[in-house]
Amino acid sequence: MSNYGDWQLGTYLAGLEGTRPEIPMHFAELARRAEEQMPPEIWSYVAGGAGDEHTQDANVRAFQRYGLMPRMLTGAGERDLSVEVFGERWPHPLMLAPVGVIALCEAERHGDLTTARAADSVGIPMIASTLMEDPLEDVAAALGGTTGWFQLYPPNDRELTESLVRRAEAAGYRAIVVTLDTLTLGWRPRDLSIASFPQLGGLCLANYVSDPVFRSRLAVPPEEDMTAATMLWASIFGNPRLSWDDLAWLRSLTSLPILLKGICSPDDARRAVDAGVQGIYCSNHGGRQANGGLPAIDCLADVVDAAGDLPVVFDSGVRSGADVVKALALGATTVAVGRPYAYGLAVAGQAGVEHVVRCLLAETDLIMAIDGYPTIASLERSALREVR
Ligand SMILES: Cc1cc2nc3c(=O)[nH]c(=O)nc-3n(C[C@H](O)[C@H](O)[C@H](O)COP(=O)(O)O)c2cc1C
Ligand SMILES: O=C(O)C(=O)c1ccccc1
Repeated sequence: MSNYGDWQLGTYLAGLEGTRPEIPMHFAELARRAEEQMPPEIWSYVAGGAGDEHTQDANVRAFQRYGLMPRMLTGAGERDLSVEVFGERWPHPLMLAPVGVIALCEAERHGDLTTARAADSVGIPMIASTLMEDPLEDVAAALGGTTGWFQLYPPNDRELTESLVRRAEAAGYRAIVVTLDTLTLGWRPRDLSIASFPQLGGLCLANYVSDPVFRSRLAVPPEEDMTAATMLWASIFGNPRLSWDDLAWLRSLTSLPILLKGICSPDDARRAVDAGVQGIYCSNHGGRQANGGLPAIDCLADVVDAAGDLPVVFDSGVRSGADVVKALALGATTVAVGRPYAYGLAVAGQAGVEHVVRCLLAETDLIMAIDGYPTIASLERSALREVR
């Protein structure tokens, strides 16, 4: 049984003896504090999105159009928020989304390791990005026994793709998340005006420079010529020709479950099922890739219906426990957050990530307690109404 409401009362009210928590409780305040902490170009990279950021904002606002129907006397005094994913039972339906450059949200630039330790400490699975400042093996070790999934940007080099997948499997990651919405980078005016992509400065390329196949493509080792390594990365990262026909090959690389990230269309969800993958990840990359799209939460229900028995992970715009509850009611198996924990890390390191996770879980749990939903299964779609 998970009663995070007790955690909230026990830790914050008793432990802090009536004082206010150091780390902000509201997302807007957390973001403001993160902006103060971070170098401006990193802040704008993390906080920014595609185009005029209309879709990024719409992702967040769209949650307000859904409301949960409260039900009384349903026996929700004790809740069970556990979910089953790929044969594992997790106590909570929350995950840390892959955030390349999470390393840079911390001054020491080891944010991947710090996030992994936080994930382990709160018992929340982490999805480790292809773009990390520490190699995937070290991040897996920092996760201890906690579930890690590896997010793959499949480069336009099959041998390198295979090497990354095999390394992830050997390191103990338990699923591969293939991101399909970033085969080409989006139009991001903030990055074009105030800074460039951190990767182009040679940052967060540890998984490439540590890779034997990547190294074999270079005349000189990255330690001696990082500029050449960075240029090689820039030439192999984009893979816009990847197609559904490549999925059988990707599927053949590993016995781990594969999820496809960036699915918003039910037709694509059906194609994913046909392609033999094990999970679907409904997301629009937090509005960072293509502006002018639908809010991701508005795509979720149809994707869930098309996904059949496959688990569906959701992210994009989740800022509160109320949002987590709504995504679960729309059928998500688990819900992930990106920027919220990046800001937590920037403000207070490992404790900041843990704080963000605990606050999300506490609010999720309390809403379910008050509104009478003792389990995730009890949160049926009919529990949500459109706000008129
Ligand atoms: C700074 C930043 C870097 C990201 N890098 C990756 C990445 O390397 N791989 C990936 O699949 N998604 C990446 N994402 C997208 C997240 O996984 C997730 O889809 C998104 O952040 C969810 O939206 P939210 O930030 O509104 O929670 C990144 C997001 C941010 C903010
Ligand atoms: O910033 C991102 O969202 C992201 O995923 C990415 C991936 C590769 C290069 C640059 C950005």
